[in-house]
Amino acid sequence: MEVESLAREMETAVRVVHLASSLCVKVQEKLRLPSSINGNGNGGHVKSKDDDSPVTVADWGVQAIVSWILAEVFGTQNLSIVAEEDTDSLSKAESLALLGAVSNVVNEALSEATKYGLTKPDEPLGSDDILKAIGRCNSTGGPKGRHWVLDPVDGTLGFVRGDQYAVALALIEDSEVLLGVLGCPNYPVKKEGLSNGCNQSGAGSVSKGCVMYAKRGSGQAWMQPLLPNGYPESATLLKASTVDDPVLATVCEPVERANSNHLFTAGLANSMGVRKQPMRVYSMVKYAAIACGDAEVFMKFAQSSYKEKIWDHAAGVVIVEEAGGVVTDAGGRKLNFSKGVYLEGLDKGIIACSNTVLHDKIIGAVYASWESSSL
Ligand SMILES: Nc1ncnc2c1ncn2[C@@H]1O[C@H](COP(=O)(O)O)[C@@H](OP(=O)(O)O)[C@H]1O
Ligand SMILES: [Mg+2]
Repeated sequence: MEVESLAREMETAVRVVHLASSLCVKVQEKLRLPSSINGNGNGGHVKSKDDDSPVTVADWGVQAIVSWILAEVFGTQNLSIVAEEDTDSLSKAESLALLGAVSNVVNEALSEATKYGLTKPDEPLGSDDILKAIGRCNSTGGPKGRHWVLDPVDGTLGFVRGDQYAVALALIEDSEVLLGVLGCPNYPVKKEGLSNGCNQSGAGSVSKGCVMYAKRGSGQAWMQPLLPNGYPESATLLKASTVDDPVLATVCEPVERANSNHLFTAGLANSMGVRKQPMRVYSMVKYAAIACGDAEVFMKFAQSSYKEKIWDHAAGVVIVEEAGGVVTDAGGRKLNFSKGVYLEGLDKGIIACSNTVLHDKIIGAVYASWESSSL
């Protein structure tokens, strides 16, 4: 497929995800401080949403800076951003302290924007600017036109637990995911990987944090190290694993039982001859693990009543596919990004694989196992 250059879009997206990832690193460090230093244990940085899932100043902070930068670079006219957070709880009168905390992290991050080759505001953003930037991301997407899709902190539970999480930004045009960028600030990257692709094994030290990105149709997915203070000079090519024997395959899946049926995936893996224990990881880092060759399979089978959101998959799908992998629902169909916020019509679950051989085996195994499952 011919994809227009999108060079400016890609460059902006990669740079802003670096900046956003550095914001998250700082907030996560604060969350890990002992409660004696941090007041009530999280310094008021973590709140519960209506569904009881956590939301933090990092979620709102990242959404604000990504929205602000995209608006600066591409203008607000026709700017459609579909993103996870809204301003409902943040704009309440009793949330002044929380809004102040968000404002602090946003302005701290934006003051560093030039280190990432991005424009910084002439003066610190006020609360109204920040609410406006967050609130602007209320697009519901759709089949036509261009939509940015953002999960500011994917795997917020992992984030508050000091574990893995991701910043995910994608660009969808006419229902197709054209660009994907994943910031994985806690992902362990083998040092060899920074010069040869992170699937190289062998002795060597491990560094923490990377940003992965890919453009549809390029046949290439890239990884950069996440630096503590600025934009890196280099990027290395990613390559998904060529392992096609289930005995040697690593399967990853959500940590939380509530998010995927561990019993069903264990039965599936067993029926295919998978021997290794599953690698349970929060967030879209699972897509990153497939793209860089650290794992071969990612499976997610949520409860049938749960509707998957596009921001939890868009960036990961294009990165895995351009790294040589394949992503479909459990019926073998491409994920459908044309229906707005949700991945409508999803057949049973999501299966991402490093290659088609393994993928075909899993799809076959799903149907054999499904009848006897309790999903
Ligand atoms: N009941 C449920 N079933 C499946 N997925 C769910 C879920 N509740 C939340 N999720 C999604 O699972 C994501 C976390 O992924 P994982 O379980 O792979 O770590 C959450 O992203 P957020 O953390 O951004 O809200 C959320 O979108
Ligand atoms: Mg998410």
